[in-house]
Amino acid sequence: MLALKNIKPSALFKSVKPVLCGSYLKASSSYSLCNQQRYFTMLTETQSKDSTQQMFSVGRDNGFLPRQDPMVELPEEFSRLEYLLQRMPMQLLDGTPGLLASGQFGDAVRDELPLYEVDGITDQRLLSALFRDYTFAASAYLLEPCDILYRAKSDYGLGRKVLPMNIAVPLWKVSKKIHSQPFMEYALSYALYNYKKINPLGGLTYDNLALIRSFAGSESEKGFVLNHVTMVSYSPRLVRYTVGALEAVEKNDRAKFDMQMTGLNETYESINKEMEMMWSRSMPEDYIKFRTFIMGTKNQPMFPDGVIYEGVSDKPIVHRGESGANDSMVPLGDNLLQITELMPENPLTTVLRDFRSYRPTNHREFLEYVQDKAQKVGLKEYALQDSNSAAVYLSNVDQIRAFRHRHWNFTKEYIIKHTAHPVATGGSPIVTWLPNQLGAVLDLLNNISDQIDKSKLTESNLIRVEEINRRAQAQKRFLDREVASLKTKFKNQDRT
Ligand code: HEM
Repeated sequence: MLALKNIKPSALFKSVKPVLCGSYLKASSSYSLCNQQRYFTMLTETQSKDSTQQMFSVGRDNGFLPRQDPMVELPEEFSRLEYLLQRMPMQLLDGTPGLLASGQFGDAVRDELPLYEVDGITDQRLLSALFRDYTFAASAYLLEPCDILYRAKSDYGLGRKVLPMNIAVPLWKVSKKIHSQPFMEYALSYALYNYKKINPLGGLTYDNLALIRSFAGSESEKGFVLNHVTMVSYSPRLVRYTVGALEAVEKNDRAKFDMQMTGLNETYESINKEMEMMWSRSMPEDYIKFRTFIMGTKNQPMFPDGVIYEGVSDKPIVHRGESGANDSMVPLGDNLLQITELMPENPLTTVLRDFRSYRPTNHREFLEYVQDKAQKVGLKEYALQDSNSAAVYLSNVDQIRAFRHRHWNFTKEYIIKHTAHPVATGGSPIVTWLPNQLGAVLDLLNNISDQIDKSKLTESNLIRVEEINRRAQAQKRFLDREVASLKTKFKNQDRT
């Protein structure tokens, strides 16, 4: 069972009565959430011994994290792959340079890595570890020349065009088995399946975590990756409050609705506080040194013709790179609070939807379930019918703003200050895409604040609403000016 921070014993789920369609069905280790046509089965236990089911299944105890802690080392039969990956990072654990430092990883792949057979594997924990490890090998192999050139000339040049069959074939097969795209991904590879607990009985706190795989092997890469994990360690609470809020609207239970939304707000506050730790755990000037390896092959100048997966197909393919955009916590808030449907219809929003397909299938299904259900029960409308519920709803939207605002600051400090490359790792245009969503959230805050009848607010809610409104207006003015100025420096910012 995962150790969770500050979780109050939840009466929420226990109080849910099993009702047929329209609400929740209770099974022994899972709940089936039902929305007329759409069902979602959520875990009530992490089933920490069962390796027959997929590792990423949304649950009330594990949230968006895997059900079981990731497998750290591959079994003996894959020892050559394990050995290769242990020698891969620029800097090894003992401080000596690894294969990527001297640009020898590609040769080592060709000389040392057998074409492993994976057809008979059904153990999901092993499949997830193999997926993580083959995607690390694939990205290191494809992007190694870009890294070498970037270190010398601050130019990425071109990546390798062909992924050799000793990586491509098993990667392809494993990805089919776990229903993912055959490329490095946020949850399944780089971030959420890449942590190990130093003390296995301890919690998911930063001091108790280490990385399994890395490209740079630096403290900053560790801090970057593990800060995502510590933030996602709060996701069980997000999942619980989300389900509770939807149920409260459906039952027209306003007291419960306000309670769930308050819990949700506090949880997003904790997540945002944890996010702030990034500044001290990962140095802005170091990000560019490992970022090369998490770039994708879609909408990236390094792969103008895509990549051929040798032994799989002669047709080149492209994939978006690893990105926090594939994390599920903010999309959850977007869908629950019905922000997603208010995003402007433009090519940038199309990219947002595309990002939402790069995640574990079960996460995607849960997000889609929440989006449908929130629309069906009219969560936003329900919140706005009561001024004080509206204030709590507004506070939650403001937490999504706080995330996106801090995140935009990260992007300026960790990326834009250090490189003129116009595209982010996921393939989105660097100075327009994030502001597209931040701008939409700021507009929504201003719009909702105007609709709230202030005379009916409690004193503290009045202060809260006015503060949120003032800040949103100021940030929107500033953001518009900032993006207009940045667009003069970065070209092709409408290309997606
Ligand atoms: C140094 C820290 C970070 C930097 C430089 C950074 C950079 C970026 C960039 C450039 C994008 C644009 C998408 C793309 O990759 O093409 C993005 C998207 C995103 N990242 Fe990060 N990121 C950082 C930390 C985080 C953290 C800690 C999270 C937490 C889960 C996160 C979650 C997200 C989300 C949710 C999006 C989509 C944004 C939206 O929907 O508006 N990022 N990130």
